[in-house]
Amino acid sequence: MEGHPLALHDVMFIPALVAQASDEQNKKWLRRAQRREIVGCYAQTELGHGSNLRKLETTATYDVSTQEFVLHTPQITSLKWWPGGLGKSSNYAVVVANMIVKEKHLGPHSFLVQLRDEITHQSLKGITVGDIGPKLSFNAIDNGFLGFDNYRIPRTNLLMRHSRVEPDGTYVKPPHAKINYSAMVRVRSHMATGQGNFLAQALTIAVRYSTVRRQGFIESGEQEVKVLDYQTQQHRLFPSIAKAYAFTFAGYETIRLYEQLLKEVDTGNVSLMADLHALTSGLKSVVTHQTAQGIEQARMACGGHGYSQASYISEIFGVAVGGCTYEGENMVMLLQLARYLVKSVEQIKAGESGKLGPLVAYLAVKVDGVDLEKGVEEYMKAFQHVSRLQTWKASEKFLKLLKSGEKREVAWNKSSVELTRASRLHTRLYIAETFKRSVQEVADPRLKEVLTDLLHLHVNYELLDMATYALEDGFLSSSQLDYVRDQLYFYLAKIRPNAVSLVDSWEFSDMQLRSVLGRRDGNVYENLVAWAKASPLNKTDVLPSVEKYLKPMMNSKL
Ligand SMILES: CC(C)(COP(=O)(O)OP(=O)(O)OC[C@H]1O[C@@H](n2cnc3c(N)ncnc32)[C@H](O)[C@@H]1OP(=O)(O)O)[C@@H](O)C(=O)NCCC(=O)NCCSC(=O)/C=C/CC(=O)O
Ligand SMILES: Cc1cc2nc3c(=O)[nH]c(=O)nc-3n(C[C@H](O)[C@H](O)[C@H](O)COP(=O)(O)OP(=O)(O)OC[C@H]3O[C@@H](n4cnc5c(N)ncnc54)[C@H](O)[C@@H]3O)c2cc1C
Repeated sequence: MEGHPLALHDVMFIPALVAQASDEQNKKWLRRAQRREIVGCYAQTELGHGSNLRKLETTATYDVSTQEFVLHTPQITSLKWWPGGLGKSSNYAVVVANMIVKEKHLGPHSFLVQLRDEITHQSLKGITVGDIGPKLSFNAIDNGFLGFDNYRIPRTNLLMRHSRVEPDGTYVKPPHAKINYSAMVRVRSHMATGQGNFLAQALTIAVRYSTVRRQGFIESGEQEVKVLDYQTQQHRLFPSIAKAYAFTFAGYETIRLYEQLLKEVDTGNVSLMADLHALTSGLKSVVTHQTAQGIEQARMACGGHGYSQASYISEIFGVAVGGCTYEGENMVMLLQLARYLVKSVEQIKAGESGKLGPLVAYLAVKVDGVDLEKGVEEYMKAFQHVSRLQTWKASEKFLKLLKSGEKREVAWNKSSVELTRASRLHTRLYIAETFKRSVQEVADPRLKEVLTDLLHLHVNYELLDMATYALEDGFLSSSQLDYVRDQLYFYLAKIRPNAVSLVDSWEFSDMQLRSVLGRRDGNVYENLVAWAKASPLNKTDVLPSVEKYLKPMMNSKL
């Protein structure tokens, strides 16, 4: 859970080679990387810049006389900073640098760069590399820094699947300006399943513990109740169980789309890139945020013992919450999706609704009202309505500011909170729709029934959470919202008997969970005592600090 020093080798280094190196280059590098003869990372972010890639300061200047690129970090803010596995483990990196050819700045490009000697592992001359120090979590990963002092690499180390620099310095442009960002899009495509998995781990711990923990009474009786029987506990945990499933289903879809994109890009078709970039930007942001919230609720649902490291939920939280920042800071990514949404509104206004992609076609179709009692499809229409309402509202605000003479960037900034709201609602619609489609496809009727209960819980919980938007224009009445509330409580109770099976079905082993509270055998109390006794402070009855500090203090006559 604390991460692995080679994680980025698999998560980004190899995928970057697969997506961006030419077949010829990969004959040399990919097999070696796959066999782990070389260990790599993805070095893009710098001390001074992470979000705004156009301002990366590391340069790769082409020297036509030697046919080499000269890598250089001209100032302290240019140091690569954060890449996982960079500090100590990797001997190679995919380095993203601003490429300069014939004095022309051609923007961020990826290069394969050797950092350390393959035998001695010592850093090479011209390279400064090290670890950036402890972090909130992920402390088994050596996130690192990296500087270049006019460090030379062969021209052929520019990853040349999509763009090239010929020996004479002729630049051959890629088919899409942002194709070099594909390693990030890949990880974002995988993040929904990864985060769903973190949420699932925390919920497994909290739900299992909630059936062991007895505290208080619902009705007066002999035995105190299992805390999972409290409606508030169910409300804290069950909607997140639904989300963990929903994120996983949404993630399967984005992974499939990324694989499709890779194939299409190889045939020169880059039409899916904008759609997938927008989709994954929104999805990574909503999923990481809701996952962090869900894990924190799971920790609180375990009361005092949740705060102990014995619960292990704090570590899961620390790792998962990193996802709100890495692979694109959440606000920045929500605003990327917002660009796509605003463009879609502009297309509709221009009478070009027919050109809209399938995920945004609903923005052009007004719905007057819904009959929620008819089922999930009506909920989807309500989700579409609130997303459309907010997308139009935010877009109109931006367009009005533009019309009033504000500069585009200023108008954008002044509309940005509203725009991020639109992006979240659009993404929550997407998650609900993929959840619905995935449940519809389940063949086993008993499994389908349980997952359908989760889906119902999800759509009621989500709609209630978005209620302000739906009430704003009178789309939903307060009696409809009462119905949604009743449904929510109905499904909490209905799911209760299946709650443990739902979390057990994720099949985390005790070794994976590392939680005293979440043990499969439920033997929590004996093991908490054993865990506490094993604490380093309990190795001796009297600590050296007693002689050193306590006694002088206790004996002092002051
Ligand atoms: C914020 C970004 C996307 C802005 O990029 P920039 O080049 O500055 O974009 P422009 O403003 O020039 O143009 C925007 C334009 O480009 C489209 N676009 C951007 N990205 C893509 C893409 N990947 N695919 C397709 N299209 C793309 C965008 O839609 C706009 O189109 P318009 O038609 O509206 O003009 C960029 O700076 C960015 O991605 N920033 C985030 C940086 C980031 O994610 N870093 C991750 C580093 S690796 C990491 O964190 C690893 C973590 C460890 C782990 O994963 O375990
Ligand atoms: C655990 C972890 C692992 C990482 N691993 C890697 C790795 O392997 N390789 C790598 O290259 N990098 C890695 N990173 C770096 C990561 O990708 C960046 O930190 C991330 O992209 C955010 O960029 P930043 O740090 O520059 O944040 P900043 O952009 O400085 O964000 C600060 C604040 O400014 C806001 N902001 C910035 N720009 C805008 C804007 N245009 N509009 C509105 N608000 C804005 C943000 O929303 C945020 O609130 C890792 C980071 C972490 C935490």
